[in-house]
Amino acid sequence: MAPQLDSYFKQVDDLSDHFIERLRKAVAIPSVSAEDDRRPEVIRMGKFLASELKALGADVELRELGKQPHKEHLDLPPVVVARYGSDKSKRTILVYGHYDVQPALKDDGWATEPFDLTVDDKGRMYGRGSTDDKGPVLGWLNAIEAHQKAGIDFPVNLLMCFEGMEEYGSEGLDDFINEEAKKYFKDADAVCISDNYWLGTEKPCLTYGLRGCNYYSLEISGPGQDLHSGVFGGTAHEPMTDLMRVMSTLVAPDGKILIDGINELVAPMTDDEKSLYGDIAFTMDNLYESLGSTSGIYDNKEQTLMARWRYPSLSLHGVEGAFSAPGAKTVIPAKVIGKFSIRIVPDMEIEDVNKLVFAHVDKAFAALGSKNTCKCTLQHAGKWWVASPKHWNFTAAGKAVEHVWGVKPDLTREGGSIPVTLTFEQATGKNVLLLPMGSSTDAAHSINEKLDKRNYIEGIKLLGTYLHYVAEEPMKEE
Ligand SMILES: C[C@H](N)C(=O)N[C@@H](Cc1c[nH]cn1)C(=O)O
Ligand SMILES: [Zn+2]
Ligand SMILES: [Zn+2]
Repeated sequence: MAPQLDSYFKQVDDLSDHFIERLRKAVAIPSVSAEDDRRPEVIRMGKFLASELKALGADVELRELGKQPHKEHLDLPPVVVARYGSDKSKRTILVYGHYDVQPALKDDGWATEPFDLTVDDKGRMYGRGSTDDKGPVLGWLNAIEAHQKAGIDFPVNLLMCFEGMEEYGSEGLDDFINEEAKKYFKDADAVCISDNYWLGTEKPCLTYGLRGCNYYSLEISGPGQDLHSGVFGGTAHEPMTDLMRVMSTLVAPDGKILIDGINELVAPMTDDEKSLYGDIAFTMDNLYESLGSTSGIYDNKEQTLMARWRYPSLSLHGVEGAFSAPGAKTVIPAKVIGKFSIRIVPDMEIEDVNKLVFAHVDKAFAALGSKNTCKCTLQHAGKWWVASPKHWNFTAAGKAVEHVWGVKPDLTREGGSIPVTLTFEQATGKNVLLLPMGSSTDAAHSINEKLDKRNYIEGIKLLGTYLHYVAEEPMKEE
């Protein structure tokens, strides 16, 4: 395998400018799934991926998912499914990624145009979606192309599933995966997802767990329209005042969730689990570097990792309808919608969390004695996932990391959520591996999101090398 991999690596290096151009084209398509008026761009991005895949000789289909629930005027973006190779003597790996991105505006504080990939002198490639998840998705296409140009046999059959709604709760995808598990995906021997991040900037990892996410809207309304605060201030119950009060009852400044019963749903810590945290290559400086400040809640790595991986967290995200522009508008907003989410962990069930959240919000609002109305709803939800890393899929990935990066990877869990991971595992009955490309400083979801050129290029080598080791692993520990 070594000589083959050497020529594959050389080809990846030779094609690196071309691969960066491919990423530039992808980043230039503002495929923001959460913004209704960007939906045509999300669909355009799906078509771009499909045409790149076709040009590489893959069999590609765009599968429609119908209308978006609760927004029937919007078509859901298509799922791009593709097959590359159908040799019965080879293993088949199913890879998943997403081609939609989080919203981004230059005015949010970006140093560069978010949809214009900008490479600085340190090789940092800034752009929305660079690390989450366009770089990793293109990584699979680039691996195919480098094999072709190096004249090396592709080691496995590759099934691909790329969706366009991940950042909005993967609307419609669960049903699609369940439906296709025994059809389009039937040959899959294992699943690989590249859509999370290293813990630091130097040490690669393989990931076997994710938190889930319950995302809520909290709507408070009263007046028939926005009001002049000089004319009506002090005479009417104000929705923003109520909303701030209710939202402040959800979580304490030290991160403690204040909703009765939530913390009791969490699985107790075992001694075995406790012993895992000390060996992970992660320092408080790694945290401060990725935070961009020293405002961490805990002063030690163990508690920090536990807080990220195995305990729930509640974050307040924003308020729709509130005045947020620069200046000093003296308005009383008539309707405001607070957004918050809870990252859920073993053994928290989505429905149990909902019941506690709704009861808490009702009680907190009732205590205000306001004449406004309050409505709390679940916007979307995804379950947590924890799997066993003792499987040939992880063994192959571990060998590939050692080959490409020269170190054994850490085995990590992830604080973020990729809800379809569990769906793939349950629907196909196959092992799922998370194999990240980007690092902790990539600022996914934030301003100035980036992917380091080194992580992109070595990441392409890693994805290809993983497939070679997959082809060599004996079938065991299913
Ligand atoms: C880890 C992955 N790259 C990611 O960013 N997932 C999102 C998915 C999401 C969106 N709403 C709820 N979950 C995340 O963890 O926020
Ligand atoms: Zn994301
Ligand atoms: Zn992602």
